[in-house]
Amino acid sequence: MPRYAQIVMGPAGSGKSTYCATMIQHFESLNRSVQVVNLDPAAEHFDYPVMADIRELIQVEDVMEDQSLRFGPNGGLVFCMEYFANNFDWLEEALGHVEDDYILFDCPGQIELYTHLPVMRQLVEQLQQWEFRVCGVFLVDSQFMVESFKFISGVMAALSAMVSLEIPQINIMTKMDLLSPKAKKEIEKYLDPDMYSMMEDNSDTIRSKKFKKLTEAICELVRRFKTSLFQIGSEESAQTLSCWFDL
Ligand SMILES: Nc1nc2c(ncn2[C@@H]2O[C@H](COP(=O)(O)OP(=O)(O)OP(=O)(O)O)[C@@H](O)[C@H]2O)c(=O)[nH]1
Repeated sequence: MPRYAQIVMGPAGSGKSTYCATMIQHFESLNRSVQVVNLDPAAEHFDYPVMADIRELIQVEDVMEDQSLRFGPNGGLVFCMEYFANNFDWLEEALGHVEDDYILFDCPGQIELYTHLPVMRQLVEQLQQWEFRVCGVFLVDSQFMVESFKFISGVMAALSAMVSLEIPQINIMTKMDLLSPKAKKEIEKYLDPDMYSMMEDNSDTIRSKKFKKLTEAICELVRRFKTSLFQIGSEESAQTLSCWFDL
């Protein structure tokens, strides 16, 4: 029997831990079991029980205190994640060999982990070797997506994770309850967005001609990327992308 994993990603404070806590409640109401693994070596507290916690292996605080390393918080986190990647046997032991498991991996918010550092991809590959079916869940705070250029920036961050991890991915806008009624109405169009009309709507916000040109160029790039995903047969990824960005 395969096991299932969600890699829960997104910028700091986007709602990853809240998502995991909510999923636990949701699974409980369905009478199904789900477990959470904390992969943030700098986490302070969370409102759910964890089956494994990376802080048992390594903590950012300890790394920062090491006088021979002299890392700050971000360098310390990268060091911890690389140490984790070199010690996957710790995770294997913590996960055990129960079949039909459903596990959420609550990840750190540093975007570099999903853009150019290899550790998250190594984690995905390792989980796949252990017969997990893995999908990505990328969260972005909806308050930062009400204007079109911010939306595009969120899309680019999600896209970086999709490109580097190569797994099916669901992108989620969080904290919708904090939006004003006007912003809620505004954001509805992002659920089925037509980029070019969005840019027309926001032509007052984007004053600089150069910035507008750059935004258009990025949109064109995303559109081409989506087309090439379909061409190379990665339909799942292309469809995920089109959920957010129907070009
Ligand atoms: N109103 C509201 N608040 C939310 C929601 N999701 C998260 N929050 C709040 O946003 C803050 C950050 O949420 P977390 O779940 O800790 O975010 P995170 O992505 O795990 O944060 P880091 O681990 O620091 O990267 C907390 O105060 C949450 O209570 C939401 O849907 N609605």
